[in-house]
Amino acid sequence: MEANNGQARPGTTNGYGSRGDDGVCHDDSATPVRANTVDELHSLQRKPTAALSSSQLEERHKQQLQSISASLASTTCGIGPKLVKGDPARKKEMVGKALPHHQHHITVPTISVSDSDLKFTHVLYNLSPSELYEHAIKYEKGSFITSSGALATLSGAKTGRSPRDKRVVKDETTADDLWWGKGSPNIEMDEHTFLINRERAVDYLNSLDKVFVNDQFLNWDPNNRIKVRIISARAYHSLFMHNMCIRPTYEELENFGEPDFTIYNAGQFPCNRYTHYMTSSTSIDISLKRREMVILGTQYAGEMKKGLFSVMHYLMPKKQILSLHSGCNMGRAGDVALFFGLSGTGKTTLSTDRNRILIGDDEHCWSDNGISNIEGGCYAKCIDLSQEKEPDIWDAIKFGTVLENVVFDEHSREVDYTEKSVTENTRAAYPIEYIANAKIPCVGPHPKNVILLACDAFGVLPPVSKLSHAQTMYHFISGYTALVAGTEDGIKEPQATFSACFGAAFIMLHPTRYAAMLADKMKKHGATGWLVNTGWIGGSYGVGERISLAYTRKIIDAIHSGELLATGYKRTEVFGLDIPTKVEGVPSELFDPINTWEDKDSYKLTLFKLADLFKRNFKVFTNHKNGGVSDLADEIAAAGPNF
Ligand SMILES: Nc1ncnc2c1ncn2[C@@H]1O[C@H](COP(=O)(O)OP(=O)(O)O)[C@@H](O)[C@H]1O
Ligand SMILES: C=C(OP(=O)(O)O)C(=O)O
Ligand SMILES: [Ca+2]
Ligand SMILES: [Mn+2]
Repeated sequence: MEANNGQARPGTTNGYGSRGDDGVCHDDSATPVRANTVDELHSLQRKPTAALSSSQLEERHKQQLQSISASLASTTCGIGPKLVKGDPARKKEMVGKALPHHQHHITVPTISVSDSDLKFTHVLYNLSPSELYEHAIKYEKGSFITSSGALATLSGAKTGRSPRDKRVVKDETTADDLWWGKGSPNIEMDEHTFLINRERAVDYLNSLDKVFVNDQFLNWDPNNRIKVRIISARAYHSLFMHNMCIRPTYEELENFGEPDFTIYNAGQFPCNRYTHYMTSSTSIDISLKRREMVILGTQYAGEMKKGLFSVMHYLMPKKQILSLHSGCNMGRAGDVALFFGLSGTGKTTLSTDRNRILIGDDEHCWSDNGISNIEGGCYAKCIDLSQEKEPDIWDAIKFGTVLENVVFDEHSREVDYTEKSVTENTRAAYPIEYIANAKIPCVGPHPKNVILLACDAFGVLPPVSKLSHAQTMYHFISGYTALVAGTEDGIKEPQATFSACFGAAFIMLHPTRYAAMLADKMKKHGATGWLVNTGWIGGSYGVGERISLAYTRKIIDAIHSGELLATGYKRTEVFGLDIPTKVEGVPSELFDPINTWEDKDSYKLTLFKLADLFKRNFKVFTNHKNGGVSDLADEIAAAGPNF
């Protein structure tokens, strides 16, 4: 209200607050927030999530804590640590302040000694991405929020898998069942040594004042779902597995019960080099009998993902379900394609396709019901990632996504995906629903096309070949590819390698066991096999160049559409591969590698060199009879290179 000549009269307001005789504004007109202190205001901000009444909730929490305590129990004394739920930092905030009436007074257990018998460990149970962001930003140096909202993290000294430090317990349950010896990824350990490392990991985790616990699932096929529990010491690990495993609903969590498999991730803590079987201060140990995995001396989150994959490679075949290191997508007409390949060959890139529905990017099961994704998320390489080349993966890098070892602008926090100064194996881990055309639940009918991806560093394999049934088995068992830089410790440039089933690092049984199941399923469901080279053309690595992704996508489109089944073929020398004469949008001269090599003699030499490598590698399989492929063995061996 206007006072005379615009001046507010004492004690009145002119819309800008009242002015006293001293002319100073004494604005107390707005109603104050309903809190008497700042602390009280803060306590109003977050309300309990309880969908249940407090007594039900308390009962459920108690059961969960008992189960988690049992998981963290040393095998020597059988009882587990004293646990309390919630963030220790928050407990300190709550103590001694006037609590709002609706909150019980929480007695904060004093964490006075590191002795795990006397102290409490705080359990941060299935936290949300927001809560995990806050823990990472607050406590984990090297954690930042990027301009697109993703959480950038560092995995420490290890930025790739450490296959040489992986151990599997050889005991009465695994001695005869698993693939051991030459070529096998399974390096043995005895149970006692497993327990020594388990004790070390459990002692480390129990010495902390908080641990993260994720109770989640693997395998979207409801009839063959596995319950997993991941106990870790880093918010980054908890968020990574939140994204990569299947996220339970509130009700599923309520009835979760006991896990089928448990991971103890004490990655920041080294193993004891004096311990038997150790090859470094890193050890990733799996006991199938105890259904436990221990991680010491590496913080690379991919170890958890791949460790669980190995477990599925053991559990699923026991149920006549074929576990596969493959991407998978489905056309609008319901045609399912599998993309097998070792790390960096293109499973994630090629299964993520704007014109198709994504079922999964890396790990699947093929059962009598069809295909199901094992995981709840995708783990994409993001070196040289661009919005133009891979728009869907680009768009998936947003709030909730974990970015491993990327480099970003210190001010704008914009990520430079070309940067390799930390590692070339930079990664993005995101929930599968971050991909617009993801199929939820991640299940589909039986595959129509089985595409084997080889990143050929020699540059002599055709960009695409249609395979006979026997050739499909031959190349599946051979698993030829080039390990690209960074994926595994010590790989600095593409290295020609043979990785059985396109994922030998993870399989538990002899490759011919998986090949026998694949042969059977492909025959039963009329699937066609293809070999696609996503590697070099026009010369080997260093001379030629990697085939453009655009051309590979055109080739894959032609496989999906059936165009490639209808086109003409010619057979190549040595490998005897059927190569198409044309594909829409791809220069025809590319299909026969000899056309793209300047020096034809050098091409022939290199072709024979690779063929010889194939022959030498396959020898280890021809004299292997169990696994049910013995009748196929001769036919398969004959499907390799002839020279
Ligand atoms: N012709 C190509 N086909 C597939 N991927 C390619 C091609 N050329 C380059 N790439 C790159 O190779 C990498 C493949 O990584 P990714 O799909 O994550 O492999 P995987 O899932 O098999 O580990 C991506 O960075 C992709 O951009
Ligand atoms: C993380 C991995 O998966 P990929 O590289 O196949 O995506 C890996 O193989 O280590
Ligand atoms: Ca991948
Ligand atoms: Mn993989």
